Amino acid sequence: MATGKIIKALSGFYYVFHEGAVYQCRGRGLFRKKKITPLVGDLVEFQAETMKEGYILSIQDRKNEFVRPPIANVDQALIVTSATNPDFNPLLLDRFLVLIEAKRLEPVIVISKMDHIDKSVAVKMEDYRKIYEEIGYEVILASVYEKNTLDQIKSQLANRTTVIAGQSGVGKSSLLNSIDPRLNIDTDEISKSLGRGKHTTRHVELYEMAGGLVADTPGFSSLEFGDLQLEELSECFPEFVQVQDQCKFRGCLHFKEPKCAVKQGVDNETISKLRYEHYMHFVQEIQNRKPRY
Ligand SMILES: Nc1nc2c(ncn2[C@@H]2O[C@H](COP(=O)(O)OP(=O)(O)OP(=O)(O)O)[C@@H](O)[C@H]2O)c(=O)[nH]1
Ligand SMILES: [Zn+2]
Repeated sequence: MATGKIIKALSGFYYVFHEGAVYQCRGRGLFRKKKITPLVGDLVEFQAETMKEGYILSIQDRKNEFVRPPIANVDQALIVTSATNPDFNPLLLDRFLVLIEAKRLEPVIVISKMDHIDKSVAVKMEDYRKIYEEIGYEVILASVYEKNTLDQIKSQLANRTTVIAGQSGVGKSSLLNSIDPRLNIDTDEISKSLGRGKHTTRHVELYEMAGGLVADTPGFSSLEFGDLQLEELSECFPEFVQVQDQCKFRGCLHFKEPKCAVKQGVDNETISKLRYEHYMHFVQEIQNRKPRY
């Protein structure tokens, strides 16, 4: 018996990665009876006579699990946003950050296409870098044409399971292909070869990259906050969490309450005003959300 990680699930087979090799396995009949579905990302105990005749015996407890894409045990999300084409959008970046924090994932921020901007935009990007680094986030200013920036991304991938997030056209596939030219990831091609449309496919596969595993399907198909509550929203801003004990009221939501440490932080510029404005934007969005029954 050995322990491995499921990196692909297709047509009733699970592909288990173990010490550099991949074993084609089936689940135990018992799983179906108990309605247990192994997920990509699962750590499993398995037994294999040959590379193509394995059996998954048991699944280890999951650290987390996601429905879209269907994947378990994700460590971090690499949020790719571009400095240009499309223009850098800090509101969208904060939206991704909230979604990732809400899932208790570690975010890494990549600002791509740094080779394609003029000096004034580069200065702006450095300012943004400061804002996010001060919160404690890892920020990488990258370009597919600058190897050292790709190396910085690589070092974040090692020994972890990563999902990539980011809007269309920011350069997600370009970055992954530049980091590992063997991959040649093109979601379009993958979907076509499976005979399904790009948007309907729910297939997900983990690729070995830079000593870690990366999901080929972009994470977070929806940018909606779903059922996120206001109390949870403020927990998704680490710089608010850091000072919230100093708010006068317990459970302070940092908008109407007096003697609020977050609002004071904005006033004396220890908390970014832009981040606070985005927080308020999301507060309104959640307050205006239609109740679902
Ligand atoms: N100048 C420059 N262009 C880049 C860089 N990275 C990507 N691009 C270009 O940006 C465009 C979009 O890149 P993709 O890698 O397809 O973006 P994506 O995020 O994977 O897009 P989707 O597949 O739609 O989600 C392509 O024309 C790339 O050549 C970069 O670092 N510098
Ligand atoms: Zn407060």
